Amino acid sequence: MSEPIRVVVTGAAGQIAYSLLYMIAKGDVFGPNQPLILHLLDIPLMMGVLEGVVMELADCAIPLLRGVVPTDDPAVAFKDVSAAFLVGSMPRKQGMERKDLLSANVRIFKVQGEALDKHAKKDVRVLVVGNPANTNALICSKYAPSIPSENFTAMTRLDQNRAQAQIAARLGLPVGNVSNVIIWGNHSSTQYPDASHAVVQTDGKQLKASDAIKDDNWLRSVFVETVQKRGATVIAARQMSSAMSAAKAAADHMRDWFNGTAPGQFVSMGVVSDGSYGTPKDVVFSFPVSIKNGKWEIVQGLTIDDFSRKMLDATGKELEEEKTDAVGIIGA
Ligand SMILES: NC(=O)C1=CN([C@@H]2O[C@H](COP(=O)(O)OP(=O)(O)OC[C@H]3O[C@@H](n4cnc5c(N)ncnc54)[C@H](O)[C@@H]3O)[C@@H](O)[C@H]2O)C=CC1
Ligand SMILES: O=C([O-])CC(=O)C(=O)O
Repeated sequence: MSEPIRVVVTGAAGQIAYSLLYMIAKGDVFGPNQPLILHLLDIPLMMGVLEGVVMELADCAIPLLRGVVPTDDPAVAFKDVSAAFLVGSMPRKQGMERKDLLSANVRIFKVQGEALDKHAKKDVRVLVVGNPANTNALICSKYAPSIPSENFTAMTRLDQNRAQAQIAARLGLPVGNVSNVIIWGNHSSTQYPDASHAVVQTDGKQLKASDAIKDDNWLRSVFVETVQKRGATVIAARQMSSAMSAAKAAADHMRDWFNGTAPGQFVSMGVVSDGSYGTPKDVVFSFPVSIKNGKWEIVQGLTIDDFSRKMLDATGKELEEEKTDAVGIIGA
């Protein structure tokens, strides 16, 4: 067994963390041979609730979990961490867009960027879950200049998982038979779920998802809209935003980042854009990436048709607007 690593989860007394902490502690993310010490950050008001979470983690009796540090102090929470799940922030309510949360949440990511910069390991890998996740991740990275910007990512894995599930359901296949669906752009209703490069395993053969589905109109309309609006649909049903599926997606994202992707497989992550595929630079844009030795690379050379071009441009434009708004809020 290796030495324990330190992993921070913010918003540790909240809904998503309630599912996520168990997955991390039992080895779903860093593997069955990697002991860990969990740092749990929440706000002072939530310290009583957090104490209950700490009790439950102890009561899970998980051998890999070597310590738990509950705190309301970012300096303690981010000290020497190798991985950071930035969940803590306000969720949206019915009728809101995620960008409506910018004024409530973006300052949190400035403060946490500064704390990561001062206290975390320089190779810390950061996943921003709190909405609006892409722009929060960008701001966090800007306030942590001593940590490479490629170490800051935003979560679009839930959208990817939703998209895979929609295609699997349409074809009556197990969800594990669908891969390489792409989420481009913002984790918002302008995101572009793109199945044009997706593949499915069916009857022992690998097929393009579009050849198996044989309905391009569905793939460009119902499929896209269902995935774009899935978060809002869950809120309407549960009166609370997705939590179990968000926790699973956060675990998937970080597991793949640490462990890598299989040859030929790609996954979607919000990363600081280098302008690939004609997207705006210096916004956190979700791309298909492949991951090796802990480093992600944007998958290059995919065909972008006229429909895709329009979708990429629209979501890129929204990200540029969000960035301007965020800078305005922080400067105010
Ligand atoms: N990127 C994605 O795919 C998804 C993102 N989300 C977002 O994740 C965030 C958390 O959602 P839930 O866990 O359901 O919310 P929640 O309200 O149940 O929990 C949030 C927790 O964060 C804490 N918190 C607030 N400010 C904090 C700060 N400065 N430092 C540390 N903790 C702080 C709160 O006290 C609360 O305990 C929301 O912004 C939500 O919109 C949710 C689902 C999917
Ligand atoms: O919709 C929301 O506000 C929560 C979220 O990000 C999602 O479920 O995708």
